[in-house]
Amino acid sequence: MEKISVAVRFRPPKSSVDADADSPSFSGGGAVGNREWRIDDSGISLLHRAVPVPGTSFVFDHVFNESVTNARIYGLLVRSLIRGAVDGFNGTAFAYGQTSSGKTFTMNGSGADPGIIPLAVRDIFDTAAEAADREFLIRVSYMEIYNEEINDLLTLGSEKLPIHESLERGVYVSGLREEIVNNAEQVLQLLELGEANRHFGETNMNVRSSRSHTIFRMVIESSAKHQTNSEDAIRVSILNLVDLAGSERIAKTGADGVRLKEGKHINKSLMILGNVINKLSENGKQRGHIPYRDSKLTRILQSALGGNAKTSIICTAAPEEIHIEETRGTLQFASRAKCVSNCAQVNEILTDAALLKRQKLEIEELSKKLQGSHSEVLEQLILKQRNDMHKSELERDRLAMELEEERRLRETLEHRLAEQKMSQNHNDTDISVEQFADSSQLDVLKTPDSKRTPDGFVASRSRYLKDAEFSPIPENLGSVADEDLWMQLNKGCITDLDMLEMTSDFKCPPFPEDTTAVVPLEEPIDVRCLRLETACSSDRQQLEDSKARCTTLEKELELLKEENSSLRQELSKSKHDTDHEKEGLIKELETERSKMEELKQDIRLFSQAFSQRQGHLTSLHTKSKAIVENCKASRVALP
Ligand SMILES: Nc1ncnc2c1ncn2[C@@H]1O[C@H](COP(=O)(O)OP(=O)(O)OP(=O)(O)O)[C@@H](O)[C@H]1O
Repeated sequence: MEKISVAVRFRPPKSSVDADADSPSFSGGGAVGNREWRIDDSGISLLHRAVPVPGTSFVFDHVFNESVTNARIYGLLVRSLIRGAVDGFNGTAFAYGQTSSGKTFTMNGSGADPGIIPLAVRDIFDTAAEAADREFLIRVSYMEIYNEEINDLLTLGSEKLPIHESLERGVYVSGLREEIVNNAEQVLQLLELGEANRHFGETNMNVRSSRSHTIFRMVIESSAKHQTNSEDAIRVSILNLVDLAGSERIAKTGADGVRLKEGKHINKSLMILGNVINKLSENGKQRGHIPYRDSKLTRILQSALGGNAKTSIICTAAPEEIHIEETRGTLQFASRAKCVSNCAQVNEILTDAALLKRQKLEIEELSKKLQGSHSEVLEQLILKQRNDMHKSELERDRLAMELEEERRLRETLEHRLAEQKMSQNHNDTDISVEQFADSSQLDVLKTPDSKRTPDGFVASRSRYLKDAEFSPIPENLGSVADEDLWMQLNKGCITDLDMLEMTSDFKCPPFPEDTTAVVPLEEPIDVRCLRLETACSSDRQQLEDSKARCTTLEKELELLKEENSSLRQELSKSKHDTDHEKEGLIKELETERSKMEELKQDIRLFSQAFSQRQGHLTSLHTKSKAIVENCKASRVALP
């Protein structure tokens, strides 16, 4: 197990990056204001008037200030990945950070300071050339995920590409062009072609903002030049160099129309990435299901996130005071990523194993022909059962969340009922606004932009989260336009994004009119009692409904659990059957082989006997010929 390497890089303040920048967004940038970041070796902390702010100190593998070059970052974080990739280890490096923080600059670089991708490309060919005893086959591809669709950047007018999964290849993008390359120049030309096809757009934050996540991929295959024994292996490794799109606050980017739609997709997929990292950073037992399938990005990068790969993350950040909250979010993401471990292994295909594999395939193909594609059907069955199992797991989680919501709702209602009973007991006193004034303490979950309604009964509203303004959870995750939620996720307010997705389907039953909210002072006591009783009975009814629903959901959950376990059993049985069948076929093959060896041996013995007999016949023939010649001669000698 090996931890992911994580570094943070601050770009130069905007005024020095772009001398023309006069946008008010950056006017308070750098150390001009009260707060600033202080870098201390590999640590970083936020200072307020030169005093560290509690909870804002972080330590990473490296923290770079504005003066660092791409070459230095490459040397410290990526070179080892390249060496590993040439030796057969999968590797992934990606840049993560808010919009306009320097991700593309880090990955692509400039003429004077080439970025990680061009440096890596040259290094791969140089390193491969040093391994004089091996020969290499290198292929490259370049794709982008734009609005949650995959485009091939090396093919003009590419169609949206699907992701497939097979037992042989794992997760792969079907139909992606892979170009065989022989030198760095050829790769850089392909990169240029890809860059021209990539989606960029102008926002208030960045004149050339990446609107998609890009994945530049090199597949490196190598084998020993002179294979001397059957242990020689073919190594195949995949190197991903990823430039993520940046999280953005719509208020700052000013995005609308197409840009807004792009921004929503970008933020959503980054939230999912954050969620995957959060779950991976939890320790083993609590970890549970990792939702790689929630986005194309996490699915494609699955092996880089907690899997068979060496991974480095460069988190880019803006130094300006106005971006402190976003930078803090990035640092929180980075510190969780620091806890994720990968398990990289050399990807070797032993030549013997490859032979055996091919034979297995041939046998499978023959048996398919003979048995009406039996093994293919089994394989598909396994995949289908896996999918079914995954679906039922999701469904089970969803139901569990719904159940939890129902429980919470029931508790709220019970609480409310108790309150109403209490207020009935005190019907000689009117409810005062002051009694509820303290309720603001309950508003811990409100969004940063929420506003208090003046003089309202904040207690009842915030307790039941009736007011949309105070609801921390958006109705539909897809419409999360700015990164408030992303920030909350990073701050740990929301720890489980699945919960958010589940809430989108959940419809909370409408609350009855809050009859306690505004109480006319002159209302007679008996009228008030009647009104409270009505409210009470309606609440009781809701409580009953909620209990009934709770029971139904519990039953459904039980059923799903049973279904899940029977699917698991079926799956393991099918696996067992397939393995058994394969073993049988391999044995048959072995028997056929030994029969063939015996036959060869027979043929050899037969041909030896045949040639002996032939020799014998030849000498007999010679002798007979000599006798005949003698006879002929003696007949001539007679008178
Ligand atoms: N370290 C740096 N040195 C000099 N200029 C930089 C540096 N980092 C970023 N810049 C400049 O800042 C601007 C924004 O950078 P860049 O486009 O790389 O950001 P980004 O994070 O990729 O943004 P987005 O997510 O919107 O695509 C560019 O003009 C870039 O050249």
